[in-house]
Amino acid sequence: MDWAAQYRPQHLQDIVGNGSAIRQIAEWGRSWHTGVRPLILYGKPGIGKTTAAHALARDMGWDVIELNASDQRTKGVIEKIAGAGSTTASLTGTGRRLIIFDEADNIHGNADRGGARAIAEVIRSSLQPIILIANDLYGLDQSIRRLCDTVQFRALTTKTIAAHLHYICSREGVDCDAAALQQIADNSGGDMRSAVNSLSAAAIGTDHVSTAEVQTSQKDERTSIFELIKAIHAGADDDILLRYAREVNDTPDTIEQWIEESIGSVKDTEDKAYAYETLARADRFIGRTYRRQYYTLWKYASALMVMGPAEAAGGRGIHARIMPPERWRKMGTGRKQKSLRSNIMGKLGETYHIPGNALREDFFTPITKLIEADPEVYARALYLDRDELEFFIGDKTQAASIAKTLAKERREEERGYTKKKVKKGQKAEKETPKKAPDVQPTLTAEDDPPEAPPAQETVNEVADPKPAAAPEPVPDTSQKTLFDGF
Ligand SMILES: Nc1ncnc2c1ncn2[C@@H]1O[C@H](COP(=O)(O)OP(=O)(O)OP(=O)(O)O)[C@@H](O)[C@H]1O
Repeated sequence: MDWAAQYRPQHLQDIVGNGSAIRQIAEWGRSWHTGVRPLILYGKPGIGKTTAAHALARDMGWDVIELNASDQRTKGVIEKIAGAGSTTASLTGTGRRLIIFDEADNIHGNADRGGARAIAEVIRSSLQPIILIANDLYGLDQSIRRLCDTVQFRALTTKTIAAHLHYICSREGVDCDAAALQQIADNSGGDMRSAVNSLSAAAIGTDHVSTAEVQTSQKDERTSIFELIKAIHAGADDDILLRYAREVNDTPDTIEQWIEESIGSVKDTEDKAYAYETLARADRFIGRTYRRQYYTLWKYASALMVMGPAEAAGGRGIHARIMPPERWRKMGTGRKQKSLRSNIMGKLGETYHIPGNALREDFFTPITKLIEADPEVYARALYLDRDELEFFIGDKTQAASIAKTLAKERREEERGYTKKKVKKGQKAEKETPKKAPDVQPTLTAEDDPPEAPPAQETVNEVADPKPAAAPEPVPDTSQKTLFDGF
């Protein structure tokens, strides 16, 4: 059993932290009678809400009926299970039964259509105590919220978490450095479940946990997508799959695409269809998550996308290389092609002064024909690079060889041009002293003023210490035609 389940507090008094919330729940339970408003326990995950509801039932000797989000919480199901349970006597006859609606902030969409109304109805007519559990109080339907009292659970302090981890270590006979426990507690974000899981990961195969083990295990904890896919196909237990899905450092939509890719290796058509069907359902949850910005739904998406395909794969393992989704490659190629095409259009339009539409509709084919007929000439004239040329001629090798020739040509041209530039610069430097005497001497008081001031141009030329710049090549502004290349 994993440590989080093993060390789940059984009684209210064993729950650490959130003292006032626990007192409020205990008091509510003690004084409960028909007609008392239900409680909504809300707060972030892993801090003891569900544990508290069950511990209360145990302390009070009540049976429990629990409906969580993985149950199809349609109106019919709620009325059948919770409704009947809430208005009849308990299994043990006289006792009470606590009705727990876990993840009550997730009653949306088709499966839960009418669910919120049904829960409100159950609350109104219930003869039994009811507790609802939610992460987000305002994710609960208003019609339900109005009928309940609320109990807030706060994130646990690192001190509380570290102390509880210390208790678990002592029960497990694991020697743990205080600094290591502190580190786990700090990283848990107030979530006890995550802290306990981190501790159990760090303690695997050792009876001494130091910060080194914590760091290594926290690195290892980031399950890779490959491990998740392997586990799905190997038929790992649901809780392991869910943990892996949580730990993989990708969003559920990305994980879903990896899983989709791996489904190709499921041989049986019916199994494959089932796997795709569960992925499609997961996809709907992902869509809702983004539409509503309600990230709790991610949990359901993750559960569906790992558990469905795992069932379909039937533990037969994956006998193919785990590959990134094919559609990513296609999308990448598509994007590249699109940007290539738009670059080419831009070049052609600018060079030949043809508007985009006309280019696409009337000129593109003839231009392609011309380029195919003499690729090198056009590649030179249009400065086409290898990919652009390949786009026209569809021959990778030829495009590469032409591009290489042209690149060489350009390098040589540049070298020649630089040489010319340097020569010219040297010439200019040599010539300068000749002109310099005209204006160069610094005037002193004794010198006769020059008869006439030197022309401004000459003064500037001499005052500028830089060698005369080589003339910039005059851009060819004349309009090009399609046949300029020849
Ligand atoms: N306050 C706590 N004291 C001791 N253990 C706790 C506490 N909170 C959480 N845990 C540990 O974490 C596990 C999960 O807690 P629980 O299911 O109650 O969290 P939750 O708040 O209901 O989370 P969720 O919203 O995800 O359902 C428990 O089994 C227990 O091991």
